Amino acid sequence: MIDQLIKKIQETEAPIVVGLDPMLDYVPERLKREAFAKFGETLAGAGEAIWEFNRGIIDQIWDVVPAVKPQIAMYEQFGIPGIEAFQKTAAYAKEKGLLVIGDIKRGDIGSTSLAYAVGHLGKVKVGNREYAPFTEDFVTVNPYLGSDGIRPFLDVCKAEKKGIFVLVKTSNPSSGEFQDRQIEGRPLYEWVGEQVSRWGEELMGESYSYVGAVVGATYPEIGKSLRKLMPNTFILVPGYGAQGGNGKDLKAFFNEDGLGAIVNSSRGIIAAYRQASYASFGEEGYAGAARQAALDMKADLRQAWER
Ligand SMILES: O=c1ccn([C@@H]2O[C@H](COP(=O)(O)O)[C@@H](O)[C@H]2O)c(=O)[nH]1
Repeated sequence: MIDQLIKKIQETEAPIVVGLDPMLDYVPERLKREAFAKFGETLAGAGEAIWEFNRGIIDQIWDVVPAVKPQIAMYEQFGIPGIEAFQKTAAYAKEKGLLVIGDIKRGDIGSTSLAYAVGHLGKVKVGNREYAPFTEDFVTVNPYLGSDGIRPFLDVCKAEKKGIFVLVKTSNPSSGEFQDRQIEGRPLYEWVGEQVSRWGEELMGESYSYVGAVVGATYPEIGKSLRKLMPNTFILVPGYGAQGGNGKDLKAFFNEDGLGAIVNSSRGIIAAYRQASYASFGEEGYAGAARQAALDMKADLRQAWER
């Protein structure tokens, strides 16, 4: 899957993942009216509204970016209909040729991690049959339970040729409270990064590993040191746009080959129509605004990855 991701990045010339983090607030009034007319002001109505919202965005961006990253929390808040919207979104994105990174941040004791890995990346057995309940290509994983919490993900990735992105240094303001703690003279994120690189050795694609890392755009200096520490690790970089990260700070996340990183923007793209610079699209043009925002991000990132 990492090789497919790289191929799509090269085809689109856009190391960009569009974060599908829909809030009901972002959904245009007309879409909400139609969804509520069918299902009432219910969880099912909300699920329908966010699914239709996502479909509109996917229709506008599938040919300009390689991947989408649905954030499962945004769907889980609407219960079962939200989860259905998550899966419908992932399946539709794949139908349109996009790769799907499920931002699920899972990780637990081994047996529980196995269930997460099987459910999201693999196949679950029911009697004599096997089902792939969710259809992501990659998921995000929390490493803080240690290797036995990661091992099941590695095994399923090997069997299914899928990938994971392990949290190494997150983009949020207080990520340093634990992640920057010095242990034997080095920050914890470096210990984790080193281990991610080691896990990745057993799951190599052509030049990068199926085991990637999450490193926030909001910490470019740390991005630089982690880039050196994990040369074959693909980095998923959240924190661009709404959290303050921008193209000129991101050069160090990329390798000399112009590859090695994919940058996420969620609110900055899917809610672009609410920003002054895209206001001319209006609420009805929300998906067109998302396309333009993705193209503008591509131009902004060019300075980071083009050599
Ligand atoms: O360190 C991290 C890890 C994950 N995220 C997720 O990425 C998006 C960011 O959304 P924006 O609207 O572009 O800020 C969101 O789903 C986060 O949960 C992150 O921000 N930082």
